Amino acid sequence: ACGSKEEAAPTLYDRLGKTEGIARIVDGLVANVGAETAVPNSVMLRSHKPMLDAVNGVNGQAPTDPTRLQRLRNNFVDQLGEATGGPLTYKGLSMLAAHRGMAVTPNEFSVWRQQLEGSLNSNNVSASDKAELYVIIDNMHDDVVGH
Ligand code: HEM
Repeated sequence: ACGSKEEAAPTLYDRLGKTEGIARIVDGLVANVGAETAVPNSVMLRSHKPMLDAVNGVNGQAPTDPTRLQRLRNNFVDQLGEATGGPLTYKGLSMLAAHRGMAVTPNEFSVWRQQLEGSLNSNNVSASDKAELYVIIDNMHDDVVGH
């Protein structure tokens, strides 16, 4: 019936393809960030090096924290799944705590956001859904940058 829960307008979470769609977007972002950290003069290598070293190991040493990237990825899926109106629950650190000590610069944020844009485009997210997601993302800018 009109107004029943079944007929409620789809949330951004629904339109992004629910958990599966959000996971694809996050996996694309992770892949794009990983690729960017491998180019000469990478902008994001500086901030990501501690995590990459922990996951990959340094100088042939065993990784010290092999699942660290996987945990970040899963937390990011939960964070977006919650922030877009879905049933997921973010259990990670606050954005301020997660990025404290990294001194992320505005340019690093901008390049990170371009990697997200690439993933949203490869996943055929519409312009209006992208705009809605960027409101959520850009609201976190001041907690991520400059600490
Ligand atoms: C609004 C934009 C961003 C969001 C929503 C976001 C989200 C997250 C989340 C959910 C975590 C994991 C927290 C946890 O596991 O408790 C995290 C950690 C991290 N983020 Fe971001 N992030 C953003 C921007 C950036 C930028 C711009 C950079 C650097 C260029 C960055 C680099 C990192 C790194 C290196 C970690 C820590 C990984 C580790 O040491 O385990 N993030 N971020």
